[in-house]
Amino acid sequence: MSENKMIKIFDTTLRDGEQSPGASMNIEEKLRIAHQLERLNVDVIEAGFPIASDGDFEAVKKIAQTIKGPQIAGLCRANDKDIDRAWEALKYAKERGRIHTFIATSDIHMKYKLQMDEDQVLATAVKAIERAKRYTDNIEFSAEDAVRTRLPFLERVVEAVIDAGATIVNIPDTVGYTVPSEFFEIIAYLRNNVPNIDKATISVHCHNDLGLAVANSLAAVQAGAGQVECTINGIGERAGNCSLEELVMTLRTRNDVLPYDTRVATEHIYPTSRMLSTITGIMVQPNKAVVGANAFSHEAGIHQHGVIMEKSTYEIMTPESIGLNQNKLVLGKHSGRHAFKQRLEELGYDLKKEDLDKAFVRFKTLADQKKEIFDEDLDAIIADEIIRVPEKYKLMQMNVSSGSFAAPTATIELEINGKVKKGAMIGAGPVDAAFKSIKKLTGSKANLLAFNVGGITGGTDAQGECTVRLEEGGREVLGQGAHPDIIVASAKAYVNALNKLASTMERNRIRI
Ligand SMILES: CC(=O)SCCNC(=O)CCNC(=O)[C@H](O)C(C)(C)COP(=O)(O)OP(=O)(O)OC[C@H]1O[C@@H](n2cnc3c(N)ncnc32)[C@H](O)[C@@H]1OP(=O)(O)O
Ligand SMILES: CC(C)C(=O)C(=O)O
Ligand SMILES: [Mg+2]
Repeated sequence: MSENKMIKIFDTTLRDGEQSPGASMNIEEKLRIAHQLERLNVDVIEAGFPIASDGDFEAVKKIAQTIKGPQIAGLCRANDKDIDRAWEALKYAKERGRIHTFIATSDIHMKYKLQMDEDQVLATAVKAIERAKRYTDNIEFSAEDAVRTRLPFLERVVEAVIDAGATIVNIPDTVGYTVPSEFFEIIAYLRNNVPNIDKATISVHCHNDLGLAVANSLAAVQAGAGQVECTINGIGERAGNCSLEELVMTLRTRNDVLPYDTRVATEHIYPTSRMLSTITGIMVQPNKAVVGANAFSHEAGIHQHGVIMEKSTYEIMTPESIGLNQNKLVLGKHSGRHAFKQRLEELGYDLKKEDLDKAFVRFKTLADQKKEIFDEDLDAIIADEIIRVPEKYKLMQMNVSSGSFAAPTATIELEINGKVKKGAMIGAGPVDAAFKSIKKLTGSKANLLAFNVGGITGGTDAQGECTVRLEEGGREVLGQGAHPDIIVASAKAYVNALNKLASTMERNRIRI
């Protein structure tokens, strides 16, 4: 029997994923995701871009200090200042700390963005590796926009950076432009033509602009790539990155034709996906492969009949294999602390005692209002009670009157920096009145870009989950709020977004 090849999973949710509009996370949020990625057993966690801000530096440092299993990578441009700063944060992970440096190699990027020629880019790349070598042998180099790079030049760069000491060479499809057959050829070409290629692992990093990131990554694996860079839920710059759950579950489900393994503990996939959505407010579409709400639902009679007779008629993988536990304890108002704590732990939330107490009180309040508490309700409780940005503004109380007769009016009481303020406004509808009232009380100049309402679970007693996207001074944030009353959920989401804006402004106040 032939041995399957082991493919390394490099998770960049906390770096490229965080480059998704509105996905910025604070240190605590990044650390929470990092712990979950550790449970998921990825090989490498790219924790951030340390030169980008003091906040990102501290997040990478904290993750390097805390996370024990996976390697910890930090991204840096090909210059001394970025590399030194990256190592300053990564050094706490010792030999597990990976310096990931990059420079663009395509004609279009070199000409318009870097304003450098090929020789200058090659020399800069080699110099960067030499700088990184002062600190570690664990060095990854990325040729940004590799797919649109002239192959002979890409070949020269790859050979030169390996000679200089890079042990992982990443071939990104930065703009999601390639197709599987072409990408296969690029990776195969490098394997067959770069003389020292055996001294490094080939990595790939595919974007999803044409919806091909997973297919391209799989083609690269078949051509000999040993590491795939991906993100949870496929989040990332523009249309996102290769989705971790899709890639890993394809390799697992189709091992008959794809003889490759990963070390990912797939039963943590669903809780990780939910946790990321809860923290960033970026929900996955219902029909999303593997983790979408409908991925294991069967609506049509013929399908339902098939599944009743034998699940594998319409299910190519089991819900349990991704951690969708269907035999879980039912949580409701008669449930106790043990069952509550156990389910939270299964969902990846390892709470301190005081946080568990706070969440439990909120759980009981909700359980009085609705019959059954689902995992999604628990995520919302944790998001609301525990994973909160520092609260400059706090929603204390609100009252709304609306209907088809009287003008919708919202009276809001907020605590702002410890002082209570109260005000009322009329609006086109109750949500509009509530937002106007909050805006007036806080004096915010933020523009409302988007507002969405959804039910977290089914039924009229379900919690409403609202998201509010705000913009101010070029910064965009996404606020979330959950409550059985959707107007209250909307106001909470608006206040949460204002708190995120305030904390982002604070984080970016001192730029390097
Ligand atoms: C494909 C990718 O995903 S790459 C990663 C993208 N991620 C990010 O950019 C997020 C973090 N970035 C940041 O916080 C900021 O862009 C910083 C701190 C890195 C730099 O900020 P600024 O100094 O204000 O520069 P700005 O972002 O406007 O421009 C980028 C500069 O880096 C240069 N540059 C771009 N890539 C590289 C590189 N790989 N190596 C060296 N220099 C580079 C550009 O030519 C430009 O140089 P210039 O200032 O001399 O014109
Ligand atoms: C920095 C590199 C790896 C990147 O994110 C890209 O090219 O898309
Ligand atoms: Mg990228």
